[in-house]
Amino acid sequence: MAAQSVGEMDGGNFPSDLAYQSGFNNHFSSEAIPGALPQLQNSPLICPYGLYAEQISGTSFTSPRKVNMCSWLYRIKPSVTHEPFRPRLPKNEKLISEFNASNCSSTPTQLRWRPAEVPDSPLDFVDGLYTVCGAGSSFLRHGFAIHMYTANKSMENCAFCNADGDFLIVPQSGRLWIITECGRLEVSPGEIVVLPQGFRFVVYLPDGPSRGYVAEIFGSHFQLPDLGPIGANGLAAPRDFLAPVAWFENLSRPGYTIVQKYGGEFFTAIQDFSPFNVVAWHGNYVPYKYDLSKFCPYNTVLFDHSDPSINTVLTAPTDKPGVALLDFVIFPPRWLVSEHTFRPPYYHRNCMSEFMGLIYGGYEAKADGFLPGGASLHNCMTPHGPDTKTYEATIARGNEAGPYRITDTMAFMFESSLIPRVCSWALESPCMDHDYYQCWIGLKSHFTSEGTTRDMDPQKVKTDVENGRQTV
Ligand SMILES: O=C(O)Cc1cc(O)ccc1O
Ligand SMILES: [Fe+2]
Repeated sequence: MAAQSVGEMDGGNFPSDLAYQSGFNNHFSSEAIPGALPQLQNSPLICPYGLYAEQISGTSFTSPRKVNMCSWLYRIKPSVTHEPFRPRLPKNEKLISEFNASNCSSTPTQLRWRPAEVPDSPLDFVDGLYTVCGAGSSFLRHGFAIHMYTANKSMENCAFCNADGDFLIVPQSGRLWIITECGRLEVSPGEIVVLPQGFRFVVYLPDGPSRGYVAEIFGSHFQLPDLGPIGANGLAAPRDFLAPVAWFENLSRPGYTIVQKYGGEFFTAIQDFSPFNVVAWHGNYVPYKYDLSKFCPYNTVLFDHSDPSINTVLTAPTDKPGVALLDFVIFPPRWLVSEHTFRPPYYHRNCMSEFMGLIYGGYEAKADGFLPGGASLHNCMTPHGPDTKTYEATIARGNEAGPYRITDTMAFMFESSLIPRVCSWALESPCMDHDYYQCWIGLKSHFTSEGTTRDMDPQKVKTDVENGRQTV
């Protein structure tokens, strides 16, 4: 196969018709040269084409079969062929993989951030990453981190490897061209990509300035949620998850750097060849992407508001049944049809902690202030819900709203049973919305011991609006 240089790829050579393999947690097989995959065994004395066999394990060797994850890579040179790892300078001071009172704060207050500007100075995906909040520890293999990134240039002469956990990347602006050891993925805003712990990858930015969100999980992997009474179909279909096909380059690359995130710190190791030298591979431990527009949402069809877990795309479990280390939930375009129901999200306090982002459009609970590329965090038991404007408009619309389609929107939530601490740079960020609490301050009491008041009666509110006595 003709090898393509990374420099050429920067010039726009990532093909628009990239091939993928479909399925979630399948045991895939892929070869860029026919016959490169050993047929009878994983570790032949001599592999086809003189390749090296190398296993990557994403679970302990002895994990039960139904959760066991590993892949076999057949490569031109093994990944061990490099100079020693050294701490990278300058450090990325804004990445954390172990959250404690000495490096970040905990706060029960409602937090919201405006979208961050992509800086003008050159910044690639790896250096553009910054942790917002998280809990637990990558060392103890239990926890998560939520990062965001702003970046404007492709990674050059280096590949990234995260030894700490799996990345679930949600691009909000700008496509990502990602080369992994298993092959290539193009990921656009509206799609997500999962890059499991340990895979080497490089991120190109064909659209220049880019921005997005990353959930990193320590010691767990994403699964499809059980469907329970929903039945065998619905939500994210396994076949819509796309894994790469084998792709390699046989390139000598003097001074090529592997940047390894290990315990939240960067280490670098120099090697003289491209790490994307895997000619064939097989296994179920693979990077994959998913297009959120393929999601088949579920919801109430008569009355009341379903909990957001109804639209879980992926879940990373803990050992406790039904208690997630991290759920990835979306709020996609959909019909709202429930009768005599307050349709926006209810007011609530939750033992789980909720980090939200917005990919495009608006969010049904917030009339203003929650913008694409922005974020909010409502920690364990922190009260939250629709802002005053949303509440008032909902009451004014009344029961006659009829079936209503929410369009052009894609919000999401990373929800965790662990309580995140927040990084100082996130709390001190110029994007922090210090007036967030104001969006609820205007919620007034409508209480009367005599029953429904005039301003709560949808029919009377409608008449008032028509007569100009009240604005909505
Ligand atoms: O707080 C939020 O906006 C997320 C959310 C949405 C919803 O429809 C119900 C509960 C919930 O936490
Ligand atoms: Fe919530």
